[in-house]
Amino acid sequence: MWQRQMGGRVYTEMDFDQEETKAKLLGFPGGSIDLSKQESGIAVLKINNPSHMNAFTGTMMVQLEEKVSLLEEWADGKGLILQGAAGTFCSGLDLNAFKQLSKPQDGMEMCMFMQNVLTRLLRLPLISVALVEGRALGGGAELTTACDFRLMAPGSVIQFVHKHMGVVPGWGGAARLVYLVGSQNCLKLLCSASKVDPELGLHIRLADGALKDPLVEEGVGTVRQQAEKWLSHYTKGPPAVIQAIKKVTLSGRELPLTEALRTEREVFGTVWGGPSNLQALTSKSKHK
Ligand SMILES: CC[C@H](C(=O)O)C(=O)SCCNC(=O)CCNC(=O)[C@H](O)C(C)(C)COP(=O)(O)OP(=O)(O)OC[C@H]1O[C@@H](n2cnc3c(N)ncnc32)[C@H](O)[C@@H]1OP(=O)(O)O
Repeated sequence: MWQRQMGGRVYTEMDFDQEETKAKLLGFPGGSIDLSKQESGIAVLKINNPSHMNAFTGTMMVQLEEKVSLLEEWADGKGLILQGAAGTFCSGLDLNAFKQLSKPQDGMEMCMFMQNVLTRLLRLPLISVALVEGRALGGGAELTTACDFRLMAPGSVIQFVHKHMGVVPGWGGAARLVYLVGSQNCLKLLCSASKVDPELGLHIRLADGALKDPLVEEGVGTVRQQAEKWLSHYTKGPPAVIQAIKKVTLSGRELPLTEALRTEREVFGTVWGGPSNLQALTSKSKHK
C-alpha cells in the first residue's frame, strides 16, 4: 500500500499508453528541464525556456519526468528548489503545443502524464520549494503547488489564468490548491483569475515566505541564496532522517489514519537504532 500510494503515479498503463503519450509530447520541442545536484543534498531543477517566458513544451514534460525519476533514486538528497530561468518562473503550457493538442483526448492524455509527474514530484522524499520569480501563470501556477513550499520574490505573481483561457487546471493544480488555501480561496482564485502577489500569497497561505529585494536591501543575497538559506533550516541533519520526516508527513496527509499509522511505524523502523539515533543517544543531547 505504501509503495503504491507514495511512490506510485495516479494513472497506470490501464488508463493510458504512457509511451505513446511521451512520443506525442516529444513532437512539441523546445526548452529543457535542467537538474543540478549539490553536495549539500539540495538539488535545483530549472525550467529553462527563457525566450518563451519558460513556457512548458512537450519535451520539457518528458524531461521533467526523467529528472523526477533521477531524484527518486537520490539516496543523499534532502531538498529541492524548483526555479525558472532568467528571472521568471513559468508562463504555463506552451501555447504553440496547445494548438496541436487541442482535441479533448490529446488534452486528457497530456493531463494524465503531467498529473503523474507532478504527483511524483510532490511525493519525492525531499523537502521541495518553488522559488517564484516573475510570473507563474496557468500551468506554471499549477507547478508551484507541486512543491511542499512556495517562496515569492519581490514583484512576483502567481496567477491561475485558466478561466481566461476557457479551461480549468488539469495538471492537478486545483486539487492541490484546495489543500493549500481551502476551497473558498481556491474558488475565488480560479473564478477571478486574480494575481497573487507575495503579500496576498502569505495572507491566504499559498506562499510560505516573501523574499527580500537584493537591489534594495544590502547583504541579503540573491533570491536563490535566500531560498537556499530558508530551505537549510529544514534540511539540517542526515538524509535518512529528513527523508523519513517527509515520508511520515506525506502518509499522514494522503492515507486514512490506520494506514498512515502503520506506515509511520514502518518508517520509524528505518531510523530507530540507526546511526543518527545511536549517535544522539551516546552524546546525551539536550534540547535546551
Ligand atoms: C494546463 C495548462 C494551462 C491551460 O490549459 O490553461 C496553461 O498553462 S495555458 C497557458 C497560460 N499562459 C499564458 O496564456 C501566457 C500568455 N503570455 C503572456 O501573458 C505574456 O507573454 C507574459 C505575461 C507571460 C509575458 O509578457 P511580456 O510582455 O513580458 O513578454 P511577451 O509577451 O513578449 O513574451 C515573450 C515571448 O514569450 C512568448 N510566450 C509567453 N508565454 C508563452 C506561452 N505560454 N506559450 C508560448 N509562448 C509564450 C511570447 O509569445 C513571446 O514570444 P514572441 O515570439 O517574442 O512573440
